[in-house]
Amino acid sequence: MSDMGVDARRGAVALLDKVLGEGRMLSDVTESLDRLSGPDRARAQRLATDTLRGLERADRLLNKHLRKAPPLHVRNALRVGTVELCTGAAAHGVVNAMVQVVGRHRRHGQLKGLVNAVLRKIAAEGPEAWNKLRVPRLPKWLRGPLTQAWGPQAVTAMEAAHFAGAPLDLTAKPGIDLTQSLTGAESLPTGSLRLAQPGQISALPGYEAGDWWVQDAAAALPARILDAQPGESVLDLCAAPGGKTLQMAAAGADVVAVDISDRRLGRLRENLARTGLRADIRTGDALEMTGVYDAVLLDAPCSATGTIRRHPDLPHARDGAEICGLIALQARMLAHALTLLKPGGRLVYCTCSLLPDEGEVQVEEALAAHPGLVADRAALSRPGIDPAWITEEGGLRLRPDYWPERGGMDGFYIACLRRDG
Ligand SMILES: C[S@@+](CC[C@H](N)C(=O)[O-])C[C@H]1O[C@@H](n2cnc3c(N)ncnc32)[C@H](O)[C@@H]1O
Repeated sequence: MSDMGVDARRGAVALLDKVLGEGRMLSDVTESLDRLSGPDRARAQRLATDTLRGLERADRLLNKHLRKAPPLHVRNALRVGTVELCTGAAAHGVVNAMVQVVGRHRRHGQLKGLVNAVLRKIAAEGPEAWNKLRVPRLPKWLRGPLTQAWGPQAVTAMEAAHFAGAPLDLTAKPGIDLTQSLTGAESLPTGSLRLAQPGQISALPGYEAGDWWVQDAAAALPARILDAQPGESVLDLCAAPGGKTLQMAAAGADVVAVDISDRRLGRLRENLARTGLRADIRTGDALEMTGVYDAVLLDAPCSATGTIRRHPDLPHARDGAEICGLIALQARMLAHALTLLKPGGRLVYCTCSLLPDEGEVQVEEALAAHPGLVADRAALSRPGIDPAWITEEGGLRLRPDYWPERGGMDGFYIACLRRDG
């Protein structure tokens, strides 16, 4: 790490300025770190992510020491410093680095004295106070609908899962046993492998050989439920970055993978090359696809509210305004996807959303609108799936507060639909 951590910390503050000031997602603003070395870039991202997870606690501690609101950039520097100080970093290094980050800022340099004074107070009192503060809550735009859907206790448990963050899950190619090479990895009942402390992903055994890919255990279930067979034609609508395409290609299916974003498909191309798997990749609009297939997987664009453990920027960068448009798009995509099935074919509909309007309700409405369409409950009976997760209309509801003793899972909704005849 260069410059006693100043570069990485400045990078973290720049990321927070964009997420909290401009409402942008972390994944869309990483170009602001382009000038950093690899390790500094990784550290900046980790610091920004940790700070977003602990933002409410950091603000509660800071507000005791701030008589008037500082500019956002300075507040973000104080937030990064506070989270570091309260989670075990050495006080001297954090305070000095944050004073330099603010001191070198063109407009706010004169506030470095404030940063020094406030962070010294936090260093003295913060670490003890930190753990007594409540688990950070979701913002109202999301907390309200989730409480209505799942109840207050469940939402509190989800918030605890979000605050805890996510382990790293891997999906292995069929026939490859990773338990020998990845020491300390836990085999999950649904077939994924979990690493609590993964370190650098590309340095893990089997990465170069393409033996596995990164995929949350919940995200691996839609393709397991679709259960593609060798030689079957499968259309993966909304495929990028492509974890599910890889699973279906590895099962031997002929996969057509479609996504509107060529940039996101780039990741799929890289993963196909690394794993030596094949798929027919097409950049385009799912709503314009034609043809008929044995099976279709529709992983529709959604609020992504099931992925907050890994994307703590989401509740802060978004305000829910886009959800109505997404619900309408999902309904159109589902109706169109059904036209692409061979008679007797199956469609797996899924979203990484915690909102029933993007899952349960979509499937209920599709079942009501399409005579002959049925929810295939038998397809959900797979290893590791708790029958309590199966919903009234015959889908599968996954939540971040499930498997608490194992480290949780992403929130997802999955249903397998079949058309008779
Ligand atoms: C939830 S992500 C898909 C994740 C992917 N299935 C996987 O397993 O890695 C949703 C995707 O939908 C794509 N998308 C959004 N609108 C689309 C459209 N009209 N046609 C095709 N893809 C679309 C986005 O670019 C995004 O990659």
